[in-house]
Amino acid sequence: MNSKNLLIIDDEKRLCDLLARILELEGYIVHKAYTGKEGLTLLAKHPIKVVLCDVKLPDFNGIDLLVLIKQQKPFVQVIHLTAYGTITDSVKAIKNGAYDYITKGDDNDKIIPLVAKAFEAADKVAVVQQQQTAQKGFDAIIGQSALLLEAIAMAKKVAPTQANVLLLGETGTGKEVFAKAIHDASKYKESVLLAINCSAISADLLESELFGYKKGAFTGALQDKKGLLEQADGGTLFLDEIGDMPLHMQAKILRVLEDGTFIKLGDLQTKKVQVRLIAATHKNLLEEVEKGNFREDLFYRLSVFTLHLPKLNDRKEDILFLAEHFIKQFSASTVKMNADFQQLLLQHNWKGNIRELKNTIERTLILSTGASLDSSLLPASFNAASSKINTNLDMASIEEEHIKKVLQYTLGNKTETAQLLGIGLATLYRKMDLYSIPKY
Ligand SMILES: Nc1ncnc2c1ncn2[C@@H]1O[C@H](COP(=O)(O)OP(=O)(O)OP(=O)(O)O)[C@@H](O)[C@H]1O
Repeated sequence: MNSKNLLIIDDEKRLCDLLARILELEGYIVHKAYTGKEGLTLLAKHPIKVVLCDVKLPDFNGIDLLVLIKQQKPFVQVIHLTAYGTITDSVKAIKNGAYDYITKGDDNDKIIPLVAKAFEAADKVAVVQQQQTAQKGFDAIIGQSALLLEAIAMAKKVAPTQANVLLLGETGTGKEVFAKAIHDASKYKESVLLAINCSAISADLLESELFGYKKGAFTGALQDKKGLLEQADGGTLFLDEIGDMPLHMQAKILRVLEDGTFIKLGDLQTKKVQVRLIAATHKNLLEEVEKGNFREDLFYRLSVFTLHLPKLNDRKEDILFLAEHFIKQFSASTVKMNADFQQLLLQHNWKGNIRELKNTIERTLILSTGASLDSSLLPASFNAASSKINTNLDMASIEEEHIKKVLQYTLGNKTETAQLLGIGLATLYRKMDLYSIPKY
């Protein structure tokens, strides 16, 4: 519980080593990885609570990696390391559940308190999660709206059959939750459910992870490796973001769907498996077929049983149920939502769907000190007056968010803020007026 294990993932070895030294001097146990894949392996092995992660890695982009880290260990807090010019990515990452971001190079004096705060946040979340028994299967799907109940009813019908399933829905609508529920209610439940995100890793890695390889198939293939298809034999394989799978691999997946066979990389023999495939995408696959990015035959084969997961904006009646569910999940005590807080949740444009709601509640609980949640705990973008600008990732809203963040760091010191932003004090005041940022 009191582990001070921290992971740095950065392909710039020099920076990685330097940060590690600084943090080791503070008493942290630092693990270092130079690729996303190495990072995920270390995360599985050690009791890591905080990850400092570059947003641009050779094998991953930081935002996808963040999702995988949170999937593996939901309480882990991720701080993104950004270079100048990638702040947009970082703002997006925070919307997706990153704890915070720092700009590389000039923020070393900010990093130590930030890491300490991230450890506190990780502990707060981890304690609560340990106290809870995770709900399984369809019980984990919260909501009462007609649209959701219809999707659940359809999923319950298909679950016990052998049919492959295609889940369609925007990001964060619960495609993975549905895949798990279908698996848990199927005859495949005695075996494993394995998942891979086709857009999160490079094409080469995806191919070797899925199909496996024979020793000597390529440089670095030092021994035979079983792919996920073989490992999931008798169980379920969840192919997330199948719309991003390269065309040549789509042909191989079609074959698996047709007769359960595939060939490992570097092998001459065909292998046969019995795997139920559940695929998901946020893309319009028919459009992708028309653009030539997705095979028509695979599309028809996959769409035999299609489930559409509704957007959160189309089932607003579920918002407060879900919010209460996440409050219980993240907080040991009974915390109540004030009416103004509830109203802002209902008015918000939930582009990130349930994931965004879950992250919002988690952040709010970390910030809250009392027994009730009020609207001041929500980010400025929730305020009705500014929601129009801020729900978009336009330059003005990014600038506004960034100025507010730096002001928070400097505890409202305008001179220091202007220096950190590299602008004059008068310009800072003008921008604060423009964005109606209070001058304390
Ligand atoms: N109906 C629901 N009830 C409770 N929690 C949910 C529900 N739907 C989604 N969630 C939670 O929201 C988060 C996002 O869900 P999930 O990962 O399944 O979405 P997704 O559609 O697969 O997203 P992506 O396309 O980005 O991979 C998860 O933490 C999940 O536990």
